[in-house]
Amino acid sequence: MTGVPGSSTAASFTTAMSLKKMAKVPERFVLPPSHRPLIYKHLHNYHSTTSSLPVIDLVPIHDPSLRSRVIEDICNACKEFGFFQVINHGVSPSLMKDVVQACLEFFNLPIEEKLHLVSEDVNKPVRYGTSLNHVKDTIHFWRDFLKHYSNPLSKWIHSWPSNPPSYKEKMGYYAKAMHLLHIELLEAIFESLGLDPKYMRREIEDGSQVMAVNCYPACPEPEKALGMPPHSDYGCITILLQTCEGLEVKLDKEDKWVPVPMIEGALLVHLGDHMEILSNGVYKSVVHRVVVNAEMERLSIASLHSLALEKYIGPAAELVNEQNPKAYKESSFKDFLDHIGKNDIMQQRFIDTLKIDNP
Ligand SMILES: O=C(O)CCC(=O)C(=O)O
Ligand SMILES: [Fe+2]
Repeated sequence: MTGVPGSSTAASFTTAMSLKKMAKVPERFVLPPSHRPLIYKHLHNYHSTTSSLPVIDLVPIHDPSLRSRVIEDICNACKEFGFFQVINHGVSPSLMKDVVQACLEFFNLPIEEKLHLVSEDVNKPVRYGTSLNHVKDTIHFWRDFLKHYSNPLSKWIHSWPSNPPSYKEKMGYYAKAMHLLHIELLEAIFESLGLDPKYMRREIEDGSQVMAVNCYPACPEPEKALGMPPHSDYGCITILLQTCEGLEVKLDKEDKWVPVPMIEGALLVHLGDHMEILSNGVYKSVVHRVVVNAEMERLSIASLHSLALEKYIGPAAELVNEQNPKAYKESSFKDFLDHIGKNDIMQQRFIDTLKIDNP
């Protein structure tokens, strides 16, 4: 193993800035041909492919006479895609702009300032990883990231980066806004499953929130590398902000990758493995990946919401019956962290280890 984070010196790390100047992708990022992304923009049907992804306006959800229509749209989006975008979600555009700015300032700091946060320990409450970081000695991905625990804020905010000086304040407001929005979205998703909207309310309020901030530098040969490999998120839902296109979702029915269009001000909602388990498979977690581009740096801020670390989640009793026997074993966020600590995420999704074979 070379370049193990923590044992490396500053000189052995590549910054986003120096990656930008490269004419070719270094060998360690080059994917085997079967794993390389198709750059859909070259295809004539690019627009028709992307426009089929659902966009949900959240304004009518607060109107009792219109709410059921939105719930139905959410139900269809969850069943068909495990993914949707939301607009008019109530999070202020200036807050979104400010948090993106603070994150960009963090990634643009000199590498020495970020190195003390580097770790491969997935249990660390704050972790920075660079593009030289590797997944189990296999393939490198074209991104830097910063991850930290965010709920409850009072417990974690002190451990977040102190540079740039505005980071804690801006990210603090944003993380709080995501926590509130996720409760509102879960209420709607539970309602769409026929469950009480307040289902597991206490556990959800006390749940775990991880912010994953991803920075993908412009890449000289985007067709040879990926920013993030195919995966599903482990929690109940993820709310994601993107600064430009790059995310692709996998449509199981057609076995193809669909680029998620950039809608100014929208937030993206992914169903995670815990929602697949809780719904007893009525909804599926969405498999997604990130492609990179040659023109510009991309930033995404993912707010990942699950139950607390040690709490177990299983199929809702209301959704298990003779026709729909229990299809998943109970599991916790901690089980997931143990799984990714020991396995190559490219090889097996955590959810696959939890399925029960019913005759
Ligand atoms: O950058 C993106 O659009 C996706 C990020 C993501 O999938 C994740 O952080 O789990
Ligand atoms: Fe993800």
